[in-house]
Amino acid sequence: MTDATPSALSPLAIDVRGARYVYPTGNVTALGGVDLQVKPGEIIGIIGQNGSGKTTLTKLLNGLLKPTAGTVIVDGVDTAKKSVQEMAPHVGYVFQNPNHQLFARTVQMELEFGPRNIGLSEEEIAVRVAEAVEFFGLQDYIEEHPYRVSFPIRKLVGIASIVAMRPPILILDEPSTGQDHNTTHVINGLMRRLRDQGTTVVCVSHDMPLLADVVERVIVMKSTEIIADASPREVFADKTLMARTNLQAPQVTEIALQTVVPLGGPVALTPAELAADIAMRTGRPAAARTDAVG
Ligand SMILES: Nc1ncnc2c1ncn2[C@@H]1O[C@H](COP(=O)(O)OP(=O)(O)OP(=O)(O)O)[C@@H](O)[C@H]1O
Repeated sequence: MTDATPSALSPLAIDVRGARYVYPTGNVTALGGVDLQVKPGEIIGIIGQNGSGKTTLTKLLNGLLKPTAGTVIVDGVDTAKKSVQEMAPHVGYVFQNPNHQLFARTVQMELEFGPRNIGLSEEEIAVRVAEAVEFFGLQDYIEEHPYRVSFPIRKLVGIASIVAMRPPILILDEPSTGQDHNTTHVINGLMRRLRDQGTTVVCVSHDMPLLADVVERVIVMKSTEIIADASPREVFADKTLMARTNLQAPQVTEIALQTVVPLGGPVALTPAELAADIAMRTGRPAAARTDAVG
């Protein structure tokens, strides 16, 4: 049988219907019947307490886990019928812990592996690797063993090795966890670039400022279910929802909710938005941020 084209099974990038997952070990229900539709080019964030089912949901998306019930169609392909290897050209998956992902002897070999694995020519592999090295700032590490570089750099290598395949759908599990200021900056820039390129991105994260800055839709999970699906502004301004899930909105949003919102002002998601609102009220221009990502 030939591969289904995206339009054959679903025109959506991700089309999850009634997906349940029960881990055989201990018979743990990690997903209790989830529906999720994501259009091509959408950038979504998934948030939720520990153990709410976020990672399990994303592992269903790249075929690492197969649904116990329901269907998971990604890039038009039914993941239940494909191996992880067969899903690789359709969906890239960046593990939360790069130690679960990296295995090559050098950073260069790690970056080459994915593009070679999906059958690209040696010339194209060289282009992809050079681009990844440049974007992620890995010039000083290409000959290093991936386990001999610092954790933040190793994490960037893990992300770069998947991005180098240019999958139409990219899943990032906690990309900014364990990162320093510089590498967080790179990840923020990456999300913006992926958005400009039209890549569909699913980002599981506890990093609310990152999500507030770059995603257009936030999925909230609690106890194996999706309990909210809305814009970051709606989700982060919803104090009841945040309290119910034990999550905290970005500090900027919390400040806006306590100060300018009661006066009829907007809910700020980023420092730049709050600064602009304060500047408008005081009549003083906001100072330019020095750490803004272009
Ligand atoms: N390999 C496994 N075997 C058995 N149960 C598991 C396994 N992995 C996860 N679980 C359980 O499945 C449920 C959902 O876990 P999952 O890792 O998907 O949640 P999560 O929201 O990603 O959590 P975290 O934020 O801590 O990564 C939890 O009850 C967890 O203990």
